[in-house]
Amino acid sequence: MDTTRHTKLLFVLNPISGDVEKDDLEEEIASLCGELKIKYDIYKTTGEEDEKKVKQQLEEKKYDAVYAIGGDGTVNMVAAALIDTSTPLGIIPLGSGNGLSKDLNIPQDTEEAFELIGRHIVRNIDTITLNGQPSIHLCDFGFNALVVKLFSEGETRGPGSYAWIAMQEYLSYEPKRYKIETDTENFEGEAFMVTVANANAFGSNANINPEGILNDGKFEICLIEPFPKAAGIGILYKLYTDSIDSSVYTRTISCTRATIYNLDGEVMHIDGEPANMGEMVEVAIKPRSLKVILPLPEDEE
Ligand SMILES: Nc1ncnc2c1ncn2[C@@H]1O[C@H](COP(=O)(O)OP(=O)(O)OP(=O)(O)O)[C@@H](O)[C@H]1O
Repeated sequence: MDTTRHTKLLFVLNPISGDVEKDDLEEEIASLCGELKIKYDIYKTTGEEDEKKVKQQLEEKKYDAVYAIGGDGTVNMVAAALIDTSTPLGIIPLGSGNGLSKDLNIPQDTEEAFELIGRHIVRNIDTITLNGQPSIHLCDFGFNALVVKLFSEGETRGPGSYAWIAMQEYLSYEPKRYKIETDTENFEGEAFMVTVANANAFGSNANINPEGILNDGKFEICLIEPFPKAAGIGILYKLYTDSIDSSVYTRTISCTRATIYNLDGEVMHIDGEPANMGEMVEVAIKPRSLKVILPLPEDEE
């Protein structure tokens, strides 16, 4: 466990994430860092070459930690710059879903999340790569990826528009074909969706991988196999009650490497950002490759 006091921070702030107004945040950061005598810089994302620019800034200046202020896409972009370094990632959840921060028990209230700056522990978590591109949270192919794509193309953000798109697409969605080879088990057939899970639940709180552990050196491939449309409500119920593993329509493969053949060229996303990887996707685990800032365990409060 590392509880080192940080004195120089970089905040990477996404001004558009989650449809959340962030005008007051800079004042809040100034006042908090002033109180704690912390020097800091703020990098505001533009949506263009942010990862490259954040990496450049990290090469030019030394920071004790980098806080991503935004949703899972912002967290993924900042994490990509920090994997395999000694600099930890902090998260101030201000996106539409904030899935990784929920899986890490980071407070969803902005002020409480900011309190982590002065009081936290640092732990290592696994990350995964898909054809070399990092994922920290959840990726998938199929129905949810289609919803993510349509959501990202739409003009409104926030959880309401995501749920609306999902409802509109559900009745007409047809399962797609996949071939999956892993170091533990293989699969070939159709699936409604195929999730590659480092973590547990989507930002919507739908828990696709209830048994997943973020630092066990493994990831899971969670399949929802074809099901009658009428079974959808039961599957949804299990997703929201942490019991999807008990559905007869699901299958979970726990492994350390996999090759996924996306035979119908279905859409996919990585940590909530649409991605295009071609038919063959190589997935590998990078055990304990990212340091993250977490709340103190309750017994140490
Ligand atoms: N200034 C900007 N203008 C337009 N788009 C931006 C800007 N800064 C970042 N982006 C885009 O924002 C997306 C990342 O958003 P992020 O995932 O953090 O929030 P979200 O989608 O609202 O939340 P979540 O992923 O939790 O659902 C990326 O696609 C990135 O390119």
